Amino acid sequence: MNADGRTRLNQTPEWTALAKHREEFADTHLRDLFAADPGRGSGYTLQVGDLYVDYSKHLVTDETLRLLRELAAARDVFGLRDAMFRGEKINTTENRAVLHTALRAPREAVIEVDGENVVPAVHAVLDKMADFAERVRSGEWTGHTGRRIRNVVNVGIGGSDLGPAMAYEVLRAFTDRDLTVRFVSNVDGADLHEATRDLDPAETLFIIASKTFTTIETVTNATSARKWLLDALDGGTSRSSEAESGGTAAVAKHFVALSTNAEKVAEFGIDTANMFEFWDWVGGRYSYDSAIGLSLMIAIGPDRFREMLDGFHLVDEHFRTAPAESNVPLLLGLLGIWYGNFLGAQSHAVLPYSHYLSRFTAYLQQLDMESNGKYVGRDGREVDWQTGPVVWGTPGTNGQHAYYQLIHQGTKLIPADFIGFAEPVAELSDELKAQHDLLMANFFAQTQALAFGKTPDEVRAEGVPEELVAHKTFKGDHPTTTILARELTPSVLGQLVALYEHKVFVQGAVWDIDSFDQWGVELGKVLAKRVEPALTEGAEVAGLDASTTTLVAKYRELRGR
Ligand SMILES: O=P(O)(O)OC[C@H]1O[C@](O)(CO)[C@@H](O)[C@@H]1O
Repeated sequence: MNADGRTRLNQTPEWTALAKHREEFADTHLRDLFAADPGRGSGYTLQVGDLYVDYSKHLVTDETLRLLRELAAARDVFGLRDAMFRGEKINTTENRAVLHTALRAPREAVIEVDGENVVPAVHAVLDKMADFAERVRSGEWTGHTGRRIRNVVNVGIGGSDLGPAMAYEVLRAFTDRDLTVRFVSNVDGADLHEATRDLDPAETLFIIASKTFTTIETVTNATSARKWLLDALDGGTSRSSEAESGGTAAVAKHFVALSTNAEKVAEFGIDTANMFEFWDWVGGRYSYDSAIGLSLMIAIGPDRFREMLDGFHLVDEHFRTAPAESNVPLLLGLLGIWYGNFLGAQSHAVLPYSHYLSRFTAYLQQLDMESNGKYVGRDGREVDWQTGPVVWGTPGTNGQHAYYQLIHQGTKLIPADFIGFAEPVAELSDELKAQHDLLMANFFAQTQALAFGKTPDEVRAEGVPEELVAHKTFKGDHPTTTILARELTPSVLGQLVALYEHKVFVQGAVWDIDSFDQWGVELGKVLAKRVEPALTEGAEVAGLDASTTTLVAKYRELRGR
């Protein structure tokens, strides 16, 4: 029994039924499943918005799916979903509502937190962002010296970086190509250096993105960016000092903030009139469709940003209303539970066949792993079942020439999502568009090879010498989901991200963990602050272990300190 009186997940009859089903299922190959059901290729598919989702190449039968849905029902996944959409405080360890869905709700929607409708505030910020974005795009907003803004540098980390950075890459073909947009996240000074070395400060706008405005990496980079700017624009006068820089005209024209913390923003010296607000009910990793998306909105324009929000909303509504049998986020979440909890998979690969999605998996890593990488349940007790997988992957064809060997012939079960598009991006030349069929031929061929492999007899029939037959045999039976859309648009991006957000939600709900806190990242932050004086001043730091003490001494020696 959980401390909250609920039956432990792995003691429920639904869990036991799945474990038993798994035993019966042990020797079934994907080849058998397709042989037994000629309609599987079209039958095991769902459509949500523009996304065609093929789950036929999964190690599941109708019975498996029924049992998984029963598990979800027993854990009241839809009950928690409804509580989330209603604005209840389902992030219990932080006592917060979880309302990223309100960020893309239509103007007329009513969603209350503590009795207050939050939708008008969401749209007020979107309107303010749109106004600002248009002024930057049109050249009406100028820098301190009157020059047009040509460079936008977003300074943030984690959820305040990965979302806009990913989406900017995804939607590059929709961006204003005359604007340079860059993202700085790493506290390694090299990041800011490389992002700014060829930029003219007079034409550069810094967007300081931090929910808390206390994140050390972001505040450090923002402080250095301010110095870089003021040194150039003010000729390095004393106005660039911490005390006097607040409120300078140059900062006002070159720095804006995206945050929930007006006090800290003002303390940094940014006029709060140039702050774009969001709220504590938006988790960092769920925030790029909030003010955190300002850099993206400047790049693609407010209309396309709104198209993206509509895409999110479409999938929100699907998740909220579709029955369990056709609910795509529920299905994807449950498939992950089948592999992670019953078939021993430790990781999940996301393999986009689109160059533009090159940062998509990095974004999903935070979304999934910061949400569900937890061993403590909602009731405060340690769970004794597997939770979130390691999420990894890069664009598909590159991966084929790197790590696909292990997926095909290694010893690990790695379920994978293949994401592809029927149309190449419109602005490509005809010659480059012609390459698209080859890209997609790889896309389809890989999931086929992973599922069905190649038997020893098929290898022999090709005349392969006997001593190489085993090496050239592919067992197959590797599960994949195929997600196919006609083209990559802002709306489709919103649909994809919402799909994964809700998939992660489903899994956290079944595993009985709070997917919306992130206590696990706190320890490292605290320790870094403690260790720093040891590096800089050689200060004695209490509580350092023997290994770290030696490493710090070595570091100081190498730096000649
Ligand atoms: O936006 P902030 O407050 O600077 O936080 C950045 C990131 O830091 C974390 O708290 C931890 O990495 C993330 O959850 C968050 O996205």
